[in-house]
Amino acid sequence: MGRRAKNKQAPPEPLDKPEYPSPKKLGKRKAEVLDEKPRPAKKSRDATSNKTKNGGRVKFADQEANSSDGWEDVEDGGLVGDLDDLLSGDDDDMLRGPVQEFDFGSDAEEDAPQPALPLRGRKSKQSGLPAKIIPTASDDSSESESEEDEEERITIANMAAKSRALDDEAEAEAELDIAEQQAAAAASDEDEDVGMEGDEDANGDIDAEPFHLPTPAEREEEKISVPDVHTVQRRMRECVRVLGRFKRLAEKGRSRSEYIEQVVIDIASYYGYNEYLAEKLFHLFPVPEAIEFFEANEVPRPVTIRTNTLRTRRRDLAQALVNRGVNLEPIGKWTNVGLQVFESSVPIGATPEYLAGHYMLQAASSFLPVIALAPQPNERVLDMASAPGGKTTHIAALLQNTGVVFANDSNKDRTKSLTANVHRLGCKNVVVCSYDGRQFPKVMGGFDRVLLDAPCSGTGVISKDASVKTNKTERDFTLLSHLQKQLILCAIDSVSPESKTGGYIVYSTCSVTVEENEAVVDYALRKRPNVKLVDTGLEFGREGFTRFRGKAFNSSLSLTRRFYPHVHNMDGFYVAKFKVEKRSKVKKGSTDEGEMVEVIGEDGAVVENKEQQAEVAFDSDEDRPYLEEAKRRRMKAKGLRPPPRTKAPAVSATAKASA
Ligand SMILES: C[S@@+](CC[C@H](N)C(=O)[O-])C[C@H]1O[C@@H](n2cnc3c(N)ncnc32)[C@H](O)[C@@H]1O
Repeated sequence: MGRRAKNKQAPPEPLDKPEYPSPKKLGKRKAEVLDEKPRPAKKSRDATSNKTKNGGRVKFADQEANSSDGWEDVEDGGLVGDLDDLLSGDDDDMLRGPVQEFDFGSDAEEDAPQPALPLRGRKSKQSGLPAKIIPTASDDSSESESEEDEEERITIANMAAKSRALDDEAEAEAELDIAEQQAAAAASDEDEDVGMEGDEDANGDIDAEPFHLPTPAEREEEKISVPDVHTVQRRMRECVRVLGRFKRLAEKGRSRSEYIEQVVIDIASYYGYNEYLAEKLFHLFPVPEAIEFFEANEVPRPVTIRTNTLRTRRRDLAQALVNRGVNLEPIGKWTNVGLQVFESSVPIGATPEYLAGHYMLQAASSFLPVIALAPQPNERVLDMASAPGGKTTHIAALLQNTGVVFANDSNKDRTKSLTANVHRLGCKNVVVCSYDGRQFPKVMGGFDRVLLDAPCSGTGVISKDASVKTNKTERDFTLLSHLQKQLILCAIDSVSPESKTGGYIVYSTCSVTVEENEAVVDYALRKRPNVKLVDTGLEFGREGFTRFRGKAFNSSLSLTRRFYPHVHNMDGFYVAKFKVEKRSKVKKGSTDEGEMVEVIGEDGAVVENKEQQAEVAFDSDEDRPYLEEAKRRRMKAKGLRPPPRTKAPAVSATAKASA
């Protein structure tokens, strides 16, 4: 069916609110959300907005005292100002500030086609309001221009009338609030009743008959007919509901896994995924939340830009764009260079400011790895997989054009756009090169910091590239994970543990699958005993998994961070930061098995134990069983008889434990 759900997702939670919606409520609410209409934002008289000659709005949210948007707790030299502050020069420090990073860039960004612009009138499909990375109080503050004009023209003659009008308005708002509270209370009562007989279905009708989970035979039958979208939608909702209160609501004799199987089939069909990927993504979340995730993938993420501080300051850029009719706001307090574009009467990828390199079109999530990397002036940094350069140019800006950034990408074609961006943004400290990342550190090493923004499946950016839904197979995930493991070891080996200011690696992907993220990081920790995970320094994001579906990872994996579209209103992303401790010195020697390493432990003594030595080299044997298994399944799917399973080669004890 591959039908995209209608956009009825509720706005994401603000970052400073609890991230997890109550699963209890979601069970029904999210299913219902499929039909929910967004409520228009309430107006607020507290709002202040800078009206420009074009009517463009530049509003930096800390204008609103007592706002709940997180802007109010900006400290001196803080990371965010409202537009007033920006325009009046108050955030000079923040923009000049040292290497406090805070800006972002996306993988798709500069390489990607420019957003369909002009953006005039573009609204978030999620909320009916312009999409925001972090909802701010300013969401509620959109006084219309005419109202503002009216307010400006207060005279003695009309003052009394105006005052009465304001009182009426306040009263009406108070009534609205009461109505809202009552509606919320009613909704919550309703949620308590989830699963009761006589429940309403997705269309608001009272269920005529109780939900029946199709039998395997019925399911087969359905496969050859065209499933009805309403049936599928209702069944998803019902399965979620039953799974939420299984003992009470499940049909007699039917197992939990049967319901899960059905909901995965329906998700795949409704949202247009292959079943393999639908299942993989489904298992990342509690059941009701999984639906939220799939829903969020149907909604475009906000258009965001990163100020290039090598060329301009954010407030100057904001003012210049406002003067061109661009409606924008700062992204959030976690970045002092990001701006979110709500609408524009000019193509945002072709303004004079864009062409002059004053900004980069970048997804908000793309800022995160560079913020975590936190490069310091005069450092030597390697960006191992860098094209088209969103993160490279961000690193160059944080280095304030000092030091050097080696921007590598194995794909020569892609280095063209990388080079173009480096020039456009005025980065003078970047060297572009094109090696397979696995050739490092043989090509060069001794870096203060390395960013590995790894090639990945793109399961975090499905809203940008829907082809991921159907074109990613088990084999892709196996091969990618294998490549990522090889690359991460090379990234680690390229860092100098003697670095005075650094000694860090950041590993990131725009994917949400565990085998491309935690499994890779866990592998690196096992293979390189001289590295440890450290805090990413990112203010938000969910903790990485320490166990997942029977697999246990190093407990420090909780220091890594996951970002999700349905939680953070940004692309799905993963960020891990390592510190290289005393590097094990390696001496090459020859053995019958090929190249052997001699490991010198932290105490300076040679590690004699061969098993321990083997741990340090890349262990492709570890992935071999998975590669073979994937090949067998592929052959089976094609109707071929796979060869008998070979005995798995000796895998290290730790590897076995983690498998
Ligand atoms: C996620 S994208 C990088 C995006 C980039 N960091 C940015 O912010 O603009 C991954 C990149 O890895 C590159 N790549 C794939 N395999 C590689 C390898 N073995 N060595 C180096 N780069 C590789 C791809 O060409 C692709 O440009």
